[in-house]
Parts: sequence; structure tokens; C-alpha cells
Amino acid sequence: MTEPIRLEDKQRAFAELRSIKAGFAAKGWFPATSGNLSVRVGGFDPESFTFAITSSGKDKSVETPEDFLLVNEKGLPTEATALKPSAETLIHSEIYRLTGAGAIFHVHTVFNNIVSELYWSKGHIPVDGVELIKGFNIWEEDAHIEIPILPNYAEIPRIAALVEGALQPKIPGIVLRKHGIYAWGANSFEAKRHLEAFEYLFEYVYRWNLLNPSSK
Ligand SMILES: CSC[C@@H](O)[C@@H](O)C(=O)COP(=O)(O)O
Ligand SMILES: [Zn+2]
Repeated sequence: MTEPIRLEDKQRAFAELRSIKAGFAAKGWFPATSGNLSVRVGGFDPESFTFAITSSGKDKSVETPEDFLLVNEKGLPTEATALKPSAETLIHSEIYRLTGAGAIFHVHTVFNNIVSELYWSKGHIPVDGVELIKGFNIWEEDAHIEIPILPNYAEIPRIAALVEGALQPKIPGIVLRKHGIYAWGANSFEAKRHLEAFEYLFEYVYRWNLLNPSSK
């Protein structure tokens, strides 16, 4: 059974999402209503938990009283509401269940879309030796990382079912082909750092490939 959420915890979660949402909107990371954000609220039981998530189809670059709602581990609203949770809520649920993360952020950018297609046949985006890999708490010199790419099926449950097999223990993110990235962390500060590191690395990979077309 999901425990009832205290009003102050709900308000804190919504305030956190509001602030992250405004910051990402300022970067242009929510084109055409795309993107969704969530933070875990209350209990941390892997089998029964609650999280606050953006409501579906909203313009995430504006602030309204209807931007967020609470859902349970199945992605269903925990309170009576006319709001619809993000269409991609099930992917958030699955990431929370598998990783124990405290926050998950999803954005569509041209860079993440292009590199997902560039490396689709490999199944992951390789990155070598770029300093911002340390943003994932990977400190070895010249680290090599591989960021997993999943197919962008129309049915979200089909994507959610693939998350477990795609997770890379040290990599706090998954890319959907020509769609966008999900990045997570223990809390919203860490999830934001991870997302910013991913996006920097994607731009690096994109530009490196442009300058060195034969290097891939
Ligand atoms: C209108 S494009 C974006 C959607 O298809 C989806 O991928 C997305 O990121 C936002 O969906 P949402 O239901 O608002 O969370
Ligand atoms: Zn999306």
C-alpha cells in the first residue's frame, strides 16, 4: 500500500519541479510541449512509491496551477484530479523501480536526437575521455562510456519493458532513438547535473563527428 503523502512533501516536490522546469525552459529544452520531469515523494519502498510528475501535453515553458500531479508506482494519480500524468509516466515508474532514483528528467534536443540516430546501429553512444564524464561521478582518466539507446516504440509499455535490459550500472541515463533522453539521480540536483553532462557530451559527439566524418 502506498502511504499517504504529507502536504508539505507534496508542496516541496512541486516547488522543486517548478524551479527545474523554469531552468530547463530557459535553455529551450521543452520545444512543442515535449519533455517531462518527476521527483520521488515520500516512501522509498521499491515496490510502492509515489512521485510528482508533469501533467501531459502542457506548454512546459509557462507556469500554471495545473503543471504537476502525484502518481503511484503504476503511474496512476493518487488524488482526484482532472490532470493527466505525462504520457511517458510508465518509463519514469520503471526507472524509479529499477534504480531507486530520486528524480528523473526527460528532454528532447536536436543533439540527443541526432546522436541517437548516428549510433543507433551500435545500440549505444560511445564517449571517450571528455572531462564532463566526471559529472557522472566517473573519475578515471580517459574514461570510456557507452550511453544506451532504446527504440522509440509508439507504445510506452513496450519501451518500459526494455529499460531493465538496457541499464548500464554507472550511466544514469537512457536515450530513446530520435526522441530524447531520460536522466536521473538521487535527487533533483544530481539528476540536473547528469542531464546537463549528457547534453554537453551529445553536443561534443555531434560536433566531433562533423569535424571528423571518418572517425566513427
Ligand atoms: C508533443 S512531442 C512530445 C511527446 O510525444 C512526449 O515525447 C513528451 O516528451 C511529452 O509528453 P507529455 O505527455 O507532455 O509528458
Ligand atoms: Zn518525450
